Amino acid sequence: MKLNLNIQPLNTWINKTGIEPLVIAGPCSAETEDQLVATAHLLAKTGKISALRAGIWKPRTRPGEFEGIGSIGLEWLKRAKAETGLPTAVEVATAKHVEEALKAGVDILWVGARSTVNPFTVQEIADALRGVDVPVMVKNPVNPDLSLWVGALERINNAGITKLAAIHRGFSSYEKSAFRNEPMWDLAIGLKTLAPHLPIINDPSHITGNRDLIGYISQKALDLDMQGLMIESHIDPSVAWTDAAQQVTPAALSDIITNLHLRKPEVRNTELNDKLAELRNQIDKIDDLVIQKMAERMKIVEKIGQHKRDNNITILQVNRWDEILHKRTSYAKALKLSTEFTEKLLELMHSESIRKQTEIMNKSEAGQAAEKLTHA
Ligand SMILES: O=C(O)C(=O)C[C@]1(C(=O)O)C=C[C@@H](O)C=C1
Repeated sequence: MKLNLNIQPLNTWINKTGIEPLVIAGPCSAETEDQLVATAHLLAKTGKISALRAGIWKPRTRPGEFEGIGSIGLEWLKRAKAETGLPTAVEVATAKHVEEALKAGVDILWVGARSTVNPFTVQEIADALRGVDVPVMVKNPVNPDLSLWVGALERINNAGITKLAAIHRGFSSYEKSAFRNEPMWDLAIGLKTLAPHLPIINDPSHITGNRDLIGYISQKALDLDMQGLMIESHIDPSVAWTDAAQQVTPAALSDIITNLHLRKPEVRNTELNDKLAELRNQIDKIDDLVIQKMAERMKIVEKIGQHKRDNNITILQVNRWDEILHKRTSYAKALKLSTEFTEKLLELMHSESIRKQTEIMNKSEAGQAAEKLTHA
């Protein structure tokens, strides 16, 4: 399935001069006029930034925390833009935010992760955008649900917004990890697969929650062919009112960007492409074999399923499953495959076996008679 989004290329609305990589930067929150304008000047001076971001209205987990400076910050953004020439980007969460941001001449709007989870909120924002030609970026929802992300993009696109991008900021997870929000790269890859022309901007600040990991995640995002980065930058992160640990000074940001390796999705070199084609040819053959063997395995699983049904044996066989897990992972390890990968693969295979055998157990009498006839 492909997503039918009507979108314009990124370079028609941002980074028209083609600075690589595309970086949108600025403070997590606009705090004071001096803080915002001074940060913007330092960012502009690096020559590596394509737009200035700032949080004006901040959705916070608990009441009583700093909830953003509010509309006055839009005036400060106007001044920052006038003095530096940087286009501005702001998060909007209500129709009123949209109206105020547009009135203040904000160039790019984004829908935050806590809004993307709620189709009512997204629809309210989409309705407020109808008839307006403004770029909009949609962050992934807080929870790892690709359809919610897709749904939000569709709602905004259906409202007539064609200057559209997604922002990958990571997902909430119950499990403890080094990251503030788990990247779950597979979901971003899933979105890219559904909508290859939709630009995806990575937000390493919210993924890591830790400035020391921003370079690492930025590089990984670029290697996964994401089209840009949104990075929080504050003139003095140590005194930032929000998300102090993940903000970097404009100078530190400049260093992070300098150290990034830029790679292209493809090369125009016949010799290299021939080599690539030959290796891909080998992979095609192996993949076909893997699938063929999977199908053969599944046929045996089906036979075992019939045997279990006819003899009243449970589908799940813990001891056998445990034996398979241990034997296969140690064999795979000897062949230099990671245990995590092997376990995932085996678990996927096992749950498919269980699904198939459940189907067999639940087969009607008539279905069983037909099955016997085909095997006769
Ligand atoms: O050995 C069995 O009983 C099977 O049905 C096969 C199989 C498997 O896929 O390998 C499936 C389910 C059981 O829990 C254990 C193993």
